[in-house]
Amino acid sequence: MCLCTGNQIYMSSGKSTVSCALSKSLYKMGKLAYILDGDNVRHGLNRDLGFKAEDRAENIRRVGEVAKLFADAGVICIANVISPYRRDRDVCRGILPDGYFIEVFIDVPLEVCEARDAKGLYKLARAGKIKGHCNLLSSSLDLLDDLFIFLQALLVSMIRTKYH
Ligand SMILES: Nc1ncnc2c1ncn2[C@@H]1O[C@H](COP(=O)(O)OS(=O)(=O)O)[C@@H](OP(=O)(O)O)[C@H]1O
Ligand SMILES: Nc1ncnc2c1ncn2[C@@H]1O[C@H](COP(=O)(O)OP(=O)(O)O)[C@@H](O)[C@H]1O
Repeated sequence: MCLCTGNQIYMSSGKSTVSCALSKSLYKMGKLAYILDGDNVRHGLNRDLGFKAEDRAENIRRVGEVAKLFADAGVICIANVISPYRRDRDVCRGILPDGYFIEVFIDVPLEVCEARDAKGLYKLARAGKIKGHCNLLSSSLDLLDDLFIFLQALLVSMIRTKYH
C-alpha cells in the first residue's frame, strides 16, 4: 500500500498525478494495482464522514482496512488521500504487515497549490465558505519524520510530463 500525502498544503499538491503515474508504471511491470481515491471513497463507503479531525481519522482508518483487503488479495493499493494527521497514518501502518505501508510526502508550497486550485476549494476556504480546510489548519498538522518517500515538486513535474 502506498499512501500519498502533502506538505502543509494538500489539495492540488499532485497526489492524483503521482498516483496515476505509479499505477501506469506498475501495470507496465505486470503488477495489479488499484487507486483508492479519497474523493471517490467519500462518495460511497465514507459518505457519512465530513472533514473534522474525527471524521478524517475514521476516513483514513477505513481506507487502511480496505487497503489491507487489497493486500490480502495480492493487489497493490495506492491510497490517494490527504491524511493530515500522523496518528491516523500510524493506525494504517499498524493495520498492515510490516513493510507494506509506504508513505509518500509531496513537498509543494501553498502558493503553488493555491494557484492551481483545481476544484476551487482554496477560493471557497478563503471566503470562509467551507470548514476544516486542512491547509488553513497548518498549526495542527503533524510533521513527518518517518517518511519512506519524499517527492520534491520538481520531480512531480517530471513525472507529470512523462505520464500526461
Ligand atoms: N474541508 C474540506 N471541505 C470540502 N472538501 C474537502 C475538504 N478537505 C478536503 N476536501 C476534498 O475532499 C477530497 C478527499 O479528501 P481526503 O479524504 O483525502 O481527506 S482526508 O484524508 O480525510 O484528510 C480532497 O481531494 P483532493 O483535492 O484530491 O486532495 C478535496 O477535494
Ligand atoms: N508538478 C505539477 N506541475 C504543474 N501542474 C501540476 C503538477 N502536479 C499537478 N498539477 C496539476 O494540478 C492540478 C491538481 O493536481 P492533482 O494531481 O489532481 O492534485 P491532488 O490530487 O493532490 O488534488 C491538476 O490540474 C494537475 O494537472
